[in-house]
Amino acid sequence: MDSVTKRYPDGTVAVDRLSLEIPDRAITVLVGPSGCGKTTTLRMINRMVEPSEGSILLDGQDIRRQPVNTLRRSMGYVIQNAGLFQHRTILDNVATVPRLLGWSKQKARARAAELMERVGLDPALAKRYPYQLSGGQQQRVGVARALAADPPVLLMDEPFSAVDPIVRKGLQDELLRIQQELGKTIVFVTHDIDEAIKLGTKVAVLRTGGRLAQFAPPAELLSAPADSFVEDFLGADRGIRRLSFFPSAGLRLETGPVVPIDADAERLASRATADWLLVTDADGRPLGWSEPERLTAGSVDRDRLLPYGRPFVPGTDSLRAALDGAVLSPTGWAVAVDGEGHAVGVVSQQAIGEAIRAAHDRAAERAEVNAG
Ligand SMILES: Nc1ncnc2c1ncn2[C@@H]1O[C@H](COP(=O)(O)OP(=O)(O)OP(=O)(O)O)[C@@H](O)[C@H]1O
Repeated sequence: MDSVTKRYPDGTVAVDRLSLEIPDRAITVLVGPSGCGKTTTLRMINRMVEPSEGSILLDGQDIRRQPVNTLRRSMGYVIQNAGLFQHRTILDNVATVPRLLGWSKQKARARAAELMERVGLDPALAKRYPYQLSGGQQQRVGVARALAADPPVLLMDEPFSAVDPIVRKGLQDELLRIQQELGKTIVFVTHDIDEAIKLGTKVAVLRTGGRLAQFAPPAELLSAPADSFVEDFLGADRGIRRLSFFPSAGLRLETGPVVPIDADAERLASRATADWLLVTDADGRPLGWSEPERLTAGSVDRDRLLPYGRPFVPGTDSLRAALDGAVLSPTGWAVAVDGEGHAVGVVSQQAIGEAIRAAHDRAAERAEVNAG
């Protein structure tokens, strides 16, 4: 988008000289307070709204140079409440665009069935009508329908705003998975900054009057908000939230304090100087914490073990998850597990603190290199 302005006939300037280079095969989120011009911006991309000034290029071509129908076919469009056709079955809703493109009924329906599966919808829902689905299911149908003709671009306008937080999280996770699998170029509008940070490869923060406040990857927004508007919009706990972008893979795990419930007396004695021991079952899954002197070989009282909090998976989870595990643990040590839930070590709050400082230093160095 090159210096795009939209002035509505009544004089309202909804978007003001907006320039954005939207990356290919990534999720770009437009976020900002109500009325800041997000929807107007999105609709200018598929020409539901025409800019007053400036130009929009798609793969280097001015979008005004191709017929509007051709343009829209290359762009799936998903809106809040899904906007499904109420008198058509779910399968036929999803098959709408392929049918418009002249596919046979059979081929269009086969494609629709495939997409229902891709967005996590039970095939048994295919014959139902939209009113017979939950809000979250309808939203999935909306995504499937937008993907049906395999458009390279997806435009999504607050698609998950009308569902409860748990369903919303599921839809967000699904979108990230679909994006990874299909590599679509997605432009996603939301007023929810947490959603923007979770989904965005890059996030454009707009301020009222349709002006761009900052356009950056989420980790950079959190570490270096451009001004007080962006900082206020990001809200509290910026530092903690930023830890989600730091991997936990490099944490120094200690295995010494991990002992199986059937450990013999000799093994327990060798661990007697530790502050805390993490007791696991015979398979290596954590059971709880104990002070070493409370443990006697062969007769561990499981009820007297302290809860071990929320374990994290090194390499998969972030430093935020590791810190959370340590903060929730009564011993101040976080428990690390593998993908199957077997304990692979423990790590102290202090070690996590050191890893956080090191990650900050590395990020600052990278930012310096990029700036230089
Ligand atoms: N057809 C129109 N005619 C006049 N003004 C309009 C029109 N459509 C939108 N506006 C105004 O343009 C501004 C931007 O609206 P837009 O819907 O793009 O904002 P938004 O950021 O998507 O808002 P929200 O988060 O509340 O949906 C608002 O002040 C709105 O009132």
